Amino acid sequence: MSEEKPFFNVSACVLIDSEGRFLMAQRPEDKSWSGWWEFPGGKIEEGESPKEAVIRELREELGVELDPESTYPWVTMSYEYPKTDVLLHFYRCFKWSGELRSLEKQAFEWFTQMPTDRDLLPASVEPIEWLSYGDVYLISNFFDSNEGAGVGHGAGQAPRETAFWAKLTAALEAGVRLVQFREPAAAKVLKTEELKRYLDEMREHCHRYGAKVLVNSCHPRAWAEEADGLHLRATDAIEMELEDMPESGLLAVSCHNLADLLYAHELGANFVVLGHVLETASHPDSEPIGWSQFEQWAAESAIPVFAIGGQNADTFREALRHGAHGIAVLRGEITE
Ligand SMILES: Nc1nc2c([nH]c(=O)n2[C@H]2C[C@H](O)[C@@H](COP(=O)(O)OP(=O)(O)OP(=O)(O)O)O2)c(=O)[nH]1
Repeated sequence: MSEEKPFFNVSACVLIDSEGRFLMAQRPEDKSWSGWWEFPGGKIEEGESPKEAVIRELREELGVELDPESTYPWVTMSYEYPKTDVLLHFYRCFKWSGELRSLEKQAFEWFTQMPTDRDLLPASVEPIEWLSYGDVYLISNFFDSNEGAGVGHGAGQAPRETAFWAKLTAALEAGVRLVQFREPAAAKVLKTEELKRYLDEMREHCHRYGAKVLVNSCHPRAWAEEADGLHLRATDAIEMELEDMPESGLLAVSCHNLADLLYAHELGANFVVLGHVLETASHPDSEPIGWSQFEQWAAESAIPVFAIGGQNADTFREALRHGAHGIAVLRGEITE
């Protein structure tokens, strides 16, 4: 007869400072997994919301008061340990008051990337990878991306001479770390080798900044394998079998509804793009889902969700408030 494992409902917080560093703490001696590093937080108490719990835990453990307005729901995921099951509600907080203090005699430290020299609680590893994605996913727009609209700007120009190149450079300088190559209109009229040159130059440019390039599934699959990952259109994801999935690299999926989102999880996606949330020039005839619907579906996701559709620097905070990891941007401007 199998014994039921204890279940813990837990809230944890990623404090992010003005330099973009994140805080981790070492579990104190009197707790399970003592000595292992985690995001500060703890068990949700009876009658408490996950957000109330995270605010209380950081007050108790580190002596800081999180600003509720700047404490955003991020990803909620379950994790099965050999002896316990946990449901982890992760938050990201960008503003708090008070000096960090070690109220449980725990060590804590700021990091900029995966701390490979520490023992990390297994369920903390993926969230650190998600942080490396950055919060803007830039989508290429060398040519007019409206399918059927022909190839307007960009045609006949070298990649570096295009308006998109300048936008890409500004985004990379501003810290964007994920870029998608997606040129459906050009794919129909340009010679394959000609279009590939745009991808190759873009990839080289992105790599200089440590940014990754995913290739949309409207392009040859070999391109994605050469790059850093594959971005599946929703229609391509539906037709995809598990055995056809790439063995390495990042996998992202465009989702328009909850079924798409859940299937993306089945396929093992690293993140999804959900929308379109607001009116957008690329889908003038279809109804946007709006923030409330976005939030409901995003809350079902155990991986990061980027909001897409009418997104720009002005909608960024709104997106975070509704549970987005960040925004996906095609025409919008990114200034920071
Ligand atoms: N705080 C936190 N807990 C995590 C993370 N990842 C992860 O698997 N957990 C697990 C470890 C524990 O089983 C559980 C958190 O419980 P806890 O023991 O820290 O809870 P608590 O602070 O309320 O402490 P107590 O009830 O034992 O006094 O969640 C994480 O990043 N942060």
